This record gives sequence, C-alpha cells and structure tokens, in this order.
Amino acid sequence: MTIPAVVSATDLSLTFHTSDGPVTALSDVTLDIKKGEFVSFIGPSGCGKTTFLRAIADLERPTSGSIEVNGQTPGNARKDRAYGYVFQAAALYPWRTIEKNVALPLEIMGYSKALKAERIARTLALVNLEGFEKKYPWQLSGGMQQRASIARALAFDADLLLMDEPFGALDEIVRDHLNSELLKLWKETQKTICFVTHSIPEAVYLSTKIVVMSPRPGRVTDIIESSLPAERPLDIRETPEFLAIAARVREGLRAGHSYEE
Ligand SMILES: Nc1ncnc2c1ncn2[C@@H]1O[C@H](COP(=O)(O)OP(=O)(O)OP(=O)(O)O)[C@@H](O)[C@H]1O
Repeated sequence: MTIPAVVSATDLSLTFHTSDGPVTALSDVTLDIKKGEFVSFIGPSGCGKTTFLRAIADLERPTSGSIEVNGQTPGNARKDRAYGYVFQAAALYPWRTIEKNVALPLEIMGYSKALKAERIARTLALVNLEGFEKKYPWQLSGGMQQRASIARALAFDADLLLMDEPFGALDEIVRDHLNSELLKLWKETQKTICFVTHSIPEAVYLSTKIVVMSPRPGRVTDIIESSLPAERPLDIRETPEFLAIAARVREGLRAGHSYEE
C-alpha cells in the first residue's frame, strides 16, 4: 500500500519583488511529505524555511512550479482546515485565558458550546495543561505558553501541523522536555508534522526526514531519511547512529553556506 502524500511540491519557486529587486526565497524545490512523517526543515536564516511553510498554508503563492496539500490546492486545503499552525512566539492573546485562547479558532468557525468544551479539554490534556484553563498567558512559563499555542493549533484536529521554530526562544532544558513531549504527542495522534528549526540535535532527535536547505536562492541541498528507531529516549543523542545523521546534516549545511555576509 502506498502512503498518500500530504504535501507534494514540484519545482516550486517563489520570488518576492522588493524595492531592492527580486529575492528568490525558494528555487526549484521538489519534495513529498507522506502521511505520518515528522519532517524538519533546517538551514541558515533566509533559506526559505518559513516561506515553504507559508506556501503550504496558502499564505504565499508560488511564482512557478506547484504545491498540493492533501491532493488539492493550498487554498482549498486551507478552506478544509487541513492544518494547524504554530508560530515562533506563542502569540497568545494576553487578555484571554488559556482556554479562551484555544477556543478562538473554534469560535471563529462557529463550533457549538459542547464541541468547543470537548476540544479544549482534549487538546489541553494532550499538552499536559489540565488545571491551567482559567490562567492568563502571563501566569504561565514560556514553555507552557508554547504548549498552549500547540493546543490551539491542535484544536481543529487537522492531520497536518506546521510548526515554525516553536521552541527557538526557550532554554535548553525546557526545549529538551518539549521535544520529547512533542514526539509523544506525534505518536499518539499520528499527525504529519512540518517543523522548522535551526538546531541540528533538535532536527535529528525529532524527525523521520530532515530537509537541509541553503540560501540565495533558497533550495534543498539534502533530504535525509532517518534510520533512528521510533522509540527515542533523550540519551539517543549520544549514540553513533544519531551522531552520524547529525554529521551528515552539518555537512549539508556547510556545503550550502557562502560565508559572504
Ligand atoms: N514578504 C516578503 N517580502 C520580501 N522578501 C521576503 C518576504 N518574506 C521573506 N522574504 C525573504 O525571502 C527569504 C526567505 O525568507 P524566510 O523567512 O522564508 O527564511 P527562513 O529560512 O525562514 O529564515 P529564518 O530562519 O530567519 O526564519 C529571505 O531573504 C527573506 O528576506
């Protein structure tokens, strides 16, 4: 049985027209993301990682080539609520409680009170935030706020989760903890995850597939299928298999680096 592609990009190019001239954010990207994969995008600043996620989410239009989400245009997939989006900063509304923040997309979609309550309870349980429903974002730590924003992205129960460097601003211990929680959540929910990061260990620890990118123009320089087992305790990061994949990612990053800045 072939596993269906959730995201399929073919020769995707995307150029921004700025007052300083054209900026090619993505050049000829061809990539398939299958259902249930955990795919990390890694590369230096400006290599088009966010732009690729935004193209999936129908927030940017390709200049040439094509991209399909669940076999349809990103616009139609967006209407079908095909994905949840987690941003770099938690981006919670400070005047809303945690449960009201998670409820926001459901309110916009006109969910019934009962269905809203059920979804809020379920997603907050998934990210271990039961008991914090009535708190305001400022009453939570940075890691908890980011978990709340993951809960908000999960509220629709979309099969695809787009995560743009969600843990970049957190200290390493909190990040480690959230990495293993995210893996657990991914296994429990069997979602497809696209995850942007600057961290080699984070990419290797989390992913089934690592997409290495390089800037000017943004392109894919390597796609690594991970050979690590599904079960990943944090100390897997010291194993030879893990270090070998990390070395290959580093090599890909070096090869695409121009050092001219
Ligand atoms: N709306 C826009 N208008 C003009 N240029 C843009 C726009 N959005 C992105 N760019 C440019 O496109 C390139 C790719 O940007 P993008 O944000 O996708 O990179 P990134 O790899 O996600 O970077 P970072 O790691 O810093 O988030 C950059 O050169 C950026 O300046």
